[in-house]
This record gives sequence, structure tokens and C-alpha cells, in this order.
Amino acid sequence: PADPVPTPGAPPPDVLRCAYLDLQVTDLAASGAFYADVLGLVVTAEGPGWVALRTFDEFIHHNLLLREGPVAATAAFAFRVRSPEDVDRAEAFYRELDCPVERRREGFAPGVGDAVRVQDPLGFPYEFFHAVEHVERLAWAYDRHGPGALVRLDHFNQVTPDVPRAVAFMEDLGFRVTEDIQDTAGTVYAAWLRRKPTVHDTALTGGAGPALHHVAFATHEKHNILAICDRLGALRQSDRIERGPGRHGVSNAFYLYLRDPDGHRVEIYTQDYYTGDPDNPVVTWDVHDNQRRDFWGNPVVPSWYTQATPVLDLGGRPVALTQRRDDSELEVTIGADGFSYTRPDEDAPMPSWKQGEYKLGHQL
Ligand SMILES: O=C1C=CC(S(=O)(=O)O)=CC1(O)O
Ligand SMILES: [Fe+2]
Repeated sequence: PADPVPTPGAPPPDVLRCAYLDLQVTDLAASGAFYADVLGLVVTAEGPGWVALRTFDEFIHHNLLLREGPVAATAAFAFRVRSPEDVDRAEAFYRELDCPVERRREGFAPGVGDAVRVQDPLGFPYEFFHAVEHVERLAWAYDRHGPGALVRLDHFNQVTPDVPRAVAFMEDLGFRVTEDIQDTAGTVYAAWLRRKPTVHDTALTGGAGPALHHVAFATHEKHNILAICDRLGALRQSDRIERGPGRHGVSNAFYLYLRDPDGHRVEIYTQDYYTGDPDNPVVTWDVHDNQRRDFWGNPVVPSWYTQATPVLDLGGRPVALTQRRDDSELEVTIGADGFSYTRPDEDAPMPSWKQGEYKLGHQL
């Protein structure tokens, strides 16, 4: 396994929250139609080769920046920091780690000011900014909300091969774990980490990385998620639906996963729980608990484990993937569901009609 990332002597920036995703797409018209026309994100601004979109409760310029490019990939996971001085702190923190760092006083994105972009020790492109243009907060503009209105950017989800190594680094950055998935041997399959007082601003999913697993937007209510499913059905775009709707075990949120025109995964998410107290208890799930990822016991479709989209380095080149060495959640659960349980204290196997859900031909 790779050596732990050293802890910088420089203090980390005070990260407020995940703020926007700079997402490269191969067909801006198709992606713009999906995010604006189908999902109803609000277009804040657009220009040659780009469109900036936001959610209804948002007051900063955008939560999603789509840029047309040759490869469908994430150009930056952008976090807002508390003060202009925290952009300086971010620059010093990553320079001490000898990471690729680029500072732009005029910003990297429309509506965003002084910012620093880094390629972090895990290979991910991050941006830290404070200065940003305020735009109209449309929280009360119910005349513009559709039945599936997306109101906030809730989180990112990043694929990385060594979850404990990544968790340790993100904790140095000031994030705190709220939930994780482990097995009795201590293998960590995934972890959820926060800055804002919800379950996460980002999650680390064990797999070949660095890669984008998904970006998640929140709705106010579960019925908004059902409305999105109905809209996709009515538009004959039900093949955008990858997983769900359902109730998560981890996070307790109601969820739906979609795939955009490039295959980027988008989660629609609502009603997780408050985590803001310093002694917020960490929730650890057993990888064989069949209710961990779907609280109703519905299986996770294999593509959810196996597919993710690349990230770019600061020069716009896709970052090569490093394969995971620890056990794979797909391998130890789907197909081997004789080891999964509904009631931990019962030695009863899953009912035969439920065994083998999504068991692939080559699996035992
Ligand atoms: O946001 C999330 C919350 C929970 C889950 S899980 O599928 O319940 O583990 C996945 C997720 O990371 O997308
Ligand atoms: Fe998620």
C-alpha cells in the first residue's frame, strides 16, 4: 500500500462546503438539455462552450459548470472557503505537499474570483475559492420550481483505491467521518466525510481512482424524487435511471441515481440528518449488512460499483487510474450473498428467491 500522505505543518483552509463541480462534457447541447430542461437546474450564465447552472436555494453563481471538451471528465471539485485568507492557506497547504498548484486571482470560472486549483495527493483536482458573485436566490420562486426542483448541491462522491489513506488525508484537510462501511477484518470499503453539518460534502468509494463516482443534488422532499422518475418515464428517458429510487442505509437519505448523456452519475438525494455537534457519533456499517446501501434490502446494480468517470489534471489531461488492492465490495457481496444478512444475529441465509440478485453468470 502507498505511504500515508504526510501531514503538512501549514494549517488547512477553513472549508465551508462543497460548492460547485467543473464538469467536462462531450456534447454541451445534450448535457445542457439534461441538466437544465430535464432536471430543471437554473441557468445562471452561459457562453461559448460553457454553461453555469445552479440549484434553487443557491446564492453563489453556480453549483455546476458544464464545459465542452474532448473527454467526459471532472476538471475540479470546488469547495468554498470561509475567507480570502483561506485561499492563501489552501495554496500553502498543498505547496508544502509538493502538489501541482495554480493560483488565479481572476478565478478559473465565470462568476468566481480569486481561487487556487490543486491536484491533491490522491490525484483529484480541487478548487478552493471565497470570492464569488451573488445571484438571485430562487428559494421562494415557487412559480419556477418544477415538481422535481433541485434545491442544493449536497455532495461529491470520489472513487479512490485506498480509502483509509484517503480518509487520513481528508481529516488533515479538516473533514470528519460521519459514516463508513467496513468488514470484520477491518477492510474499509467507503467513508462519508463532512464540513457542513450534514452527512457529507464528499464520500470516498473504494475502487480504481481517482475518479468521479457522482455528484448529488438535494430536493426538499421524497415526492420530488418520485416526480423526477415520472418525468423521465414520460419523456421516454427512463434509461437515465441507474439505481433507485430507494432509502439509503448509510445517510438515511432517500435517493435516486441517474446517468447523464456522458455517463456521469448524478444522485438526487433528500433528508439525511444533522451532524454538526463535535461529538457526532460515527456510524459504521458491516459490508455484509444487506440494508447498508439500500435500507429496504434492494440490491446495488453492478454498474454502480464498476463504473465511474475520469478526472483531469491541471493541464486538462485525464489522470491515470490506480487499481484498488483491498477487497472489492462488489466481489464480497453481490454473487456471494450467502454472506449477506438482514438480521445480524440470525444465522439464516437470505431467502432463496432473494439469493443471487444481480448474480452475474461468471460469479459463484
Ligand atoms: O450519498 C450517499 C449516501 C449513501 C450511499 S449508500 O449507497 O447507502 O452507501 C451512497 C451515497 O454515497 O451516494
Ligand atoms: Fe451520494
